[in-house]
Amino acid sequence: MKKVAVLGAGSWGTALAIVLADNGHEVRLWAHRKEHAETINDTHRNNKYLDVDIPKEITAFSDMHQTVSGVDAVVIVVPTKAIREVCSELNKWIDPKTTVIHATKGIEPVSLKRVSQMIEEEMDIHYEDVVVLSGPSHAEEVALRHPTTVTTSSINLEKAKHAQDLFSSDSFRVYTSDDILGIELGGALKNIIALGAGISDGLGYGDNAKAALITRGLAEIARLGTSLGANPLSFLGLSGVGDLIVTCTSVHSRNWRAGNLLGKGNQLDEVLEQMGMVVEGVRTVKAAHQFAKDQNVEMPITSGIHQVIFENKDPKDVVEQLMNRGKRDEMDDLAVLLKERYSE
Ligand SMILES: NC(=O)C1=CN([C@@H]2O[C@H](COP(=O)(O)OP(=O)(O)OC[C@H]3O[C@@H](n4cnc5c(N)ncnc54)[C@H](O)[C@@H]3O)[C@@H](O)[C@H]2O)C=CC1
Ligand SMILES: O=C(CO)COP(=O)(O)O
Repeated sequence: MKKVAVLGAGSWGTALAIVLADNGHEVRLWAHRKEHAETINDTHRNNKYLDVDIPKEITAFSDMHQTVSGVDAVVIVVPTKAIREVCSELNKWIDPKTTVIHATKGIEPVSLKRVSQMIEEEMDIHYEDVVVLSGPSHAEEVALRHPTTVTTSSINLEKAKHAQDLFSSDSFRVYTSDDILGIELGGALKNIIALGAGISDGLGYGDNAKAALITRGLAEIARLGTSLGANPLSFLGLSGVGDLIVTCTSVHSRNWRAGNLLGKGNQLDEVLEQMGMVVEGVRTVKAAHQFAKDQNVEMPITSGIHQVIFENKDPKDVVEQLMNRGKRDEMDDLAVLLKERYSE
């Protein structure tokens, strides 16, 4: 039994805290508002974020020092835009030996940093030692103990294995990987495609369109990812195609739901207000659009979603534009990247 701190009492932080508590660990769940922590301790519920009873083994805190003192591992699960603020506070109190895991899916606009890079910048920790946990895993199903698979990834595989040991259970199967670049990019970029899948469904298009978005979305994610040095095989794994499938097809997905409302003609501001939970794809599409330009990589779906969200383009016109792009061979993407890598 270990002591583990989970920073972020939203839906994913709460679900991960439940997995850890079920495994017998002592879990401290940090909420950034004192009243939120008090409500969780008083009611053992977190109704705004997740409709589930919270085990008594989970105690909520709002004081960072108390939360992390003496813990073996810290799991950071706040939205990307809060990562720097939370990590700079965490850095004041954390013991350097503590394993640092994050489960946040995003890329910072402008700096184009991934979450592990932001953690390194805000804390006294080497990038090689940061672990990401990612994969097809909606909080709503994890909290019900439905079978779920994820990957923990770090350049330091011992750290990834430590995270694997903490989280693995009968209903939560954890694989490891040393390609943190590919695992983080897959988890962050699929949110953009999920927005697109929601927009498509909101416009009234069917399964053919959604399958096209998933498949061609995977191609452009892999194109950008490999241009940055990721292993192309990571995009065929849980944090690639796995997370694309779940986020593009599940009613639980915040990104799909936001896209769906946009496709039905709602304005971005009202959609985000209505959601009340983080929709990471909105900020990530900004970052990916910039990344594609900088890397000189074609990302037509990402560009189309950027046009709908930030350039006020009609989604139907964007679909027409995507359908009428220049003719090309299908196999000039992931298959070629894999062939190049494994042909020798
Ligand atoms: N919800 C899910 O099923 C999954 C979510 N994720 C990822 O986990 C991350 C967190 O997402 P959710 O838990 O869904 O979000 P959420 O919207 O349910 O909760 C976000 C939490 O962060 C807190 N927060 C907001 N701003 C903050 C700040 N400045 N400082 C500290 N805390 C702050 C909120 O109070 C709330 O407790 C995201 O990157 C998301 O993509 C990953 C896998 C599954
Ligand atoms: O990453 C997720 C599932 O793996 C959660 O996606 P949403 O934020 O779209 O709900």
